[in-house]
Amino acid sequence: MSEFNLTKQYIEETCSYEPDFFHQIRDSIIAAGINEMSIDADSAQLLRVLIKTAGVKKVLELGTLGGYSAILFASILPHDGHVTTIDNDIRYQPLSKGNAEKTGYKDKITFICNDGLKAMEALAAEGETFDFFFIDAAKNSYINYYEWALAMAKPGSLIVADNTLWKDEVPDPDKTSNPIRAMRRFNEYVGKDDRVDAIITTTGDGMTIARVK
Ligand SMILES: C[S@@+](CC[C@H](N)C(=O)[O-])C[C@H]1O[C@@H](n2cnc3c(N)ncnc32)[C@H](O)[C@@H]1O
Repeated sequence: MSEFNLTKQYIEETCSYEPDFFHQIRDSIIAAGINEMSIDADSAQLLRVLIKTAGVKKVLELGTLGGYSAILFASILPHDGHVTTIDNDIRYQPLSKGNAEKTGYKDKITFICNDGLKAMEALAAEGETFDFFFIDAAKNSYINYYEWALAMAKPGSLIVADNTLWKDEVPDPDKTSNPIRAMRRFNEYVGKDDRVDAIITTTGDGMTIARVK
């Protein structure tokens, strides 16, 4: 086991409590024969801390899959909080909506089935704003998702993007696959952006966190 994986295992075992119903969401995705790509338990814990600390009420998520992270957000937000989650794959809708129903969070989540960029453009045109954005969909579109998020953000809003270290391979110049190059472009773009204060964390599969100034 690499030093990185040992550290990750230690963090998950020591400080990443995952309630039972989140295990059940993972199981439901596997049972449906879908690639289980929900966020890791340590990422869930970081998101929980960030959302509670920032007093977030409105979340916009790119990438619903089986609803793990959308339901996580709904479970953390205050009673008047709301999650809007977007996924372009209609096959995942019954699963994510079913999981939201089973866990009692259906009324706190709006599910949009559309391409992420088209859906963001429509929300922005309606004058929607959000105080937390979670980017976890098409890797090539991360910069565009980020720009739409900025258009719907307020000072203090948080924009969090997942998989930004891609199995710890993004820093390795010998790795040149599409998602790795997309994550490099995204991290460099955010790192140079003086509209935000940003950090890349090694939590989960790497998370880039930007706070709008
Ligand atoms: C890693 S999964 C999301 C996992 C989810 N955030 C969680 O942790 O529970 C990525 C999702 O992005 C969706 N996706 C991919 N390309 C997309 C696009 N262009 N627009 C919207 N969703 C897209 C996929 O269908 C998939 O369900």
